[in-house]
Amino acid sequence: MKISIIGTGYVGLVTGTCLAETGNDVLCFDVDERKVQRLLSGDVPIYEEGLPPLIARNVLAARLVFTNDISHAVHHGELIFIAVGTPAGDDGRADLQHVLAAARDIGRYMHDSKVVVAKSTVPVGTGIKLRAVIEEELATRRGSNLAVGVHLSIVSNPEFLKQGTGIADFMQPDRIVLGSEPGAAGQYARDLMRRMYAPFNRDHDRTIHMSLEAAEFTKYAANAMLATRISFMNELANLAEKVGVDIEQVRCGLVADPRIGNSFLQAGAGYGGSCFPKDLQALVHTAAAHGQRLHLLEAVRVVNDAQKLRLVDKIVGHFGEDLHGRRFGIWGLAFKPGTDDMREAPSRIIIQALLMRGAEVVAHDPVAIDEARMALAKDLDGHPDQAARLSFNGQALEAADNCDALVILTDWNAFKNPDFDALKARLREPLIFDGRNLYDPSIRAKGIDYRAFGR
Ligand SMILES: NC(=O)c1ccc[n+]([C@@H]2O[C@H](COP(=O)([O-])OP(=O)(O)OC[C@H]3O[C@@H](n4cnc5c(N)ncnc54)[C@H](O)[C@@H]3O)[C@@H](O)[C@H]2O)c1
Ligand SMILES: O=c1ccn([C@@H]2O[C@H](COP(=O)(O)OP(=O)(O)O[C@H]3O[C@H](CO)[C@@H](O)[C@H](O)[C@H]3O)[C@@H](O)[C@H]2O)c(=O)[nH]1
Repeated sequence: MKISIIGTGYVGLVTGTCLAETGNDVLCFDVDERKVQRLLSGDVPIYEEGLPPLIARNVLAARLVFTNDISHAVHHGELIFIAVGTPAGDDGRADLQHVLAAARDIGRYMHDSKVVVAKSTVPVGTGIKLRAVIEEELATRRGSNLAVGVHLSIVSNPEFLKQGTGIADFMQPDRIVLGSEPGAAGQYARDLMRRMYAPFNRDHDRTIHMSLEAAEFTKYAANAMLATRISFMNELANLAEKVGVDIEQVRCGLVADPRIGNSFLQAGAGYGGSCFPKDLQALVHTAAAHGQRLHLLEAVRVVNDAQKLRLVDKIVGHFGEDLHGRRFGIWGLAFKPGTDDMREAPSRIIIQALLMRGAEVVAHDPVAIDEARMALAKDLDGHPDQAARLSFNGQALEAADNCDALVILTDWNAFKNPDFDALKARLREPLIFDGRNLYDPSIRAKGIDYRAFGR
């Protein structure tokens, strides 16, 4: 099938590549010309595990093509996916400017029938807005007869992939949520989407059909539920610590109940990333616009904001408020393993809090150092004294050299089984603050002062 993707970020690039991999003829467009140039020259602008070879294979097979020509992209696809960003606006609402700009471009250049699929996470009612914007553009061209016989269908097909495991999540989806319009437009779109998703549904059909609005809502509901589980567990971990209970033992006891399940109950330094924080805010904003408060989700956010600083509280509890002359090694900068994404990464808040108190910080991450350097340069703009006390080291053990403590902020596999003797030899004090609960507390028997969450 001929498919166009508008937006080649994490979602657009993974979606386009995986759809090319399943035999479609995919054309990807982005407004960021430098990004398109990098893709055309064989470079992959984001770090997503397994993505570069998959892109290379499909580019070689001419099933995956990149363009900075929007009219070409709109002409190409019978299905056009919108996968552009929907960041939080100043008041927390989802900023739809990129999604609506993409819709306007589609209306401006389409001259045959199209199914337009919203992959971006968008609030209830956006599908209707997309239709209105595209029709408005089409109407302005009616005079020139360009739009005669053109049919339009809008679909909401939210994406549930997680960064770091994006390819596997896309290729083996738990479910495919498909919101469509009533009537013939909806039927046409459902048939096309069924054909496109056939390779993903071979053993059983994972598609869940619903209204456009229900699909839009389902995406926010899923992220809100997952974020709630994390904040729930973080609050319990804080209590467990006070009453002398190991939260990991409690977690094992909890997850054995199939009604609870075993995912997204890992306590730590809080959730980050480009989705949970902004999507919770957007849902709270939608509720407010309808005169309702989402007390539970507001609390989820409050707990998470506080959780990012809990590790700093622990460090200050040990060394005191003034950290001048103290040096900390950081393992892990990305908001989660498997990605170089620094959006809303807890490491940014924690590093700034340490620098603000006078500490020196040596930061390490297996892949995110370049992104972290840029993100923290922005965060520390106007604080050259603090920026001067931050450095990066590509070697994990070297980052711990001569440090008063090691601070772990991302659960990369490479950090899970270190040589504790070598680490002890490098550190000024054998002290680890673990923001991801990576180790068994029995490492204390090796003479390591191990501080984790709820253990
Ligand atoms: N990152 C994830 O894990 C994830 C997962 C599921 C859903 N989502 C949702 O998918 C959407 C995209 O997220 P992302 O992380 O891929 O964003 P991203 O910021 O990585 O990429 C967005 C891309 O869209 C491009 N863009 C912006 N306006 C454009 C326009 N008018 N035309 C063409 N390109 C344009 C940008 O240049 C950028 O390359 C968001 O709504 C997000 O909430 C993200
Ligand atoms: O038990 C857990 C699980 C995750 N996290 C943290 O939560 C954040 C988000 O992690 P994850 O959900 O794995 O990554 P994302 O790529 O942000 O994926 C989420 O957001 C995407 C964008 O909407 C959705 O598509 C995914 O389904 C949803 O999991 C990270 O900071 C993790 O460290 C925890 O603290 N504890």
